[in-house]
Amino acid sequence: MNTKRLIKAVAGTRRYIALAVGMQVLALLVNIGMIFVLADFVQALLAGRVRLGPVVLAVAGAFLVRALSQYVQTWASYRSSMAVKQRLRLALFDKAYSYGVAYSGYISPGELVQIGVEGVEQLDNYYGRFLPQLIYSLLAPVILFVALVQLNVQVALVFVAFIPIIPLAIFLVQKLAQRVMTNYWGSFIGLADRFLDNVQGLVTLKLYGADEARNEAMNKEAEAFRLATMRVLRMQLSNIGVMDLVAYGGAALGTFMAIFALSQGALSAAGCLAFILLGADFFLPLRQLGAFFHVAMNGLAAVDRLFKVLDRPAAAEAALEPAPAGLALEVDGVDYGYTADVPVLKDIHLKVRPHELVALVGPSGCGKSTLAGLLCGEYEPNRGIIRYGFGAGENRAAVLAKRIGRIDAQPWLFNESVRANLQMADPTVSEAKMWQVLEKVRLADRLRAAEGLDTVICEGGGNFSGGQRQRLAIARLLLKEADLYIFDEATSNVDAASEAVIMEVIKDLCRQATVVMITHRLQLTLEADQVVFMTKGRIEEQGTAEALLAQEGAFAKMYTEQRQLETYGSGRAQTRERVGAPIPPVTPQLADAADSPAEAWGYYGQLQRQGVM
Ligand SMILES: Nc1ncnc2c1ncn2[C@@H]1O[C@H](COP(=O)(O)OP(=O)(O)OP(=O)(O)O)[C@@H](O)[C@H]1O
Repeated sequence: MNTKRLIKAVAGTRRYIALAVGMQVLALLVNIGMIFVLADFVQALLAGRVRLGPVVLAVAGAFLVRALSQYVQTWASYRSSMAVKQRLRLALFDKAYSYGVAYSGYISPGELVQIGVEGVEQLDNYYGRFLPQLIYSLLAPVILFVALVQLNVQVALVFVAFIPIIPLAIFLVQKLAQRVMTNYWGSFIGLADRFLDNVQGLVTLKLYGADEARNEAMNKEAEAFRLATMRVLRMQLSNIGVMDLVAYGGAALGTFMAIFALSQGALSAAGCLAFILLGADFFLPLRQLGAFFHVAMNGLAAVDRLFKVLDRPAAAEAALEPAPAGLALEVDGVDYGYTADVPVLKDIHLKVRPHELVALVGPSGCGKSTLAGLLCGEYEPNRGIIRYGFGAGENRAAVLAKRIGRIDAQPWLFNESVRANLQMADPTVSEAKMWQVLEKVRLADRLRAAEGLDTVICEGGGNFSGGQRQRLAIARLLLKEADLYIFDEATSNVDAASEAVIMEVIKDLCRQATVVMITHRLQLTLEADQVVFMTKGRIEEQGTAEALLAQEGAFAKMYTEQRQLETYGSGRAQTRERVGAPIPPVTPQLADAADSPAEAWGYYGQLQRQGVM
């Protein structure tokens, strides 16, 4: 049960809760003392004796002690709820981090934000108010009973008899409330998820004129959330009414019994007054508990969700296996599907040597990005294994996050300075190193013309062009100094100049690391040491671009078709007659040496190996 788990979570904050309860008990004892003195004063007054001194002293003393106790109580409640909130938030984010880059597959970002912020905030009431009040409301009736039973047993028993009705009412409401609160939180998180999605896609919604329809749909969801909130409030208010009836009804009956005992001579006037004045204190702690309970229920429902997240299975924790000697990476018989019934990758075998540039290509949807995700540890193979040259490690997700650098077509730049964005990769990086990578991606001049490293990147990188954004993200990637870099369509949205810069960086990177490059631009595979051509989740062809083109299979066909389109698009109509044959980059050497495209490819390969091209 979550309540038990929550109480366990307060282990480190028990002293604050004990202090808060201790202060409440002290205030009660002082109150009892004051009322007894007051009752004696009235009794003496009735007997014609006036002794004002003790009364004034008792009232002043009680006032001071109660003020002090209230202050300490508030402080202790604050400290205990702060400590618990911090602990639960850390647990939640540790859980999310433990999934590494795959976290959103386990916890949606909307859920993480709602539970981590609003949900945990709600626990304030549970720890800061409800828990101390729960303990106090169990102690207070016992203390009062012990104090009042000496005056009259029957009347004291009447007060006590009413006490269990309030917790019973609370228990019944808890049963009822659970469903209402679960609905409330379900509706809240659903709305938050949708809101985040719509805000992120606002430009798209505007472009398609779909914002009004979305607005309507959100309004409907917001209305459902309002109704869920109203149900919660209705339940809370009606329950407070029931508890008031029991509390004040009990106090009234106790008072009636005390007066009756006085009339029968079974109770002194002072005793009767003490019963009347302290009667409310029998019920008020429980009544207060009931009021806190409703607010705490909100926190409990949030915590239900929090524990559900914390209980989600940990990311598969297989130790990293080292790749065989001489290999930077080995994918051995890997199968993968996002769902059990739809296989996406089938029997993938791949060997990559250190410092190799591997081009992963194939038609859209063939599984290239999925394979990249598997290499990064974003997903786990259903079958087979991936071995890394950087060997074994304790925490697979953490090792992979540290040793692999990945970039896709739309990397995220933060709305901060260029410096802050670059420092994300290495907080200790020197200015000189930052400028060095910026030079490498040809952004140094552009930034010097602005405010250098302090140039602020607007939201979504709006003050940079698409190619510049991509190059800036690549500069950040370079600072990461990983062992394996994955470029997933990193050049797909950029101009030719940026593409050339990025390719230069990639080739340069191969001196220090291994690079897997996913691309649709088959022309770029000419730069790769190994081309892996995939179709429908399988590796269909594998080898150098030159060898694959020479074998005139599926890769060569796709390459040729793409080149045709490119040359057609650039108006080079004269090359159209060469349709059907692979077209290597035209250079003076090739133009002179080759009579046919196939022959040109042979020469191209030779020249590349000799370092001429
Ligand atoms: N998160 C996901 N959940 C379920 N199916 C997915 C998911 N991501 C991709 N797929 C499916 O897996 C298959 C392979 O997708 P993947 O993105 O790996 O292909 P790709 O070769 O990278 O495609 P593209 O070149 O268009 O980016 C596709 O059929 C795709 O619909």
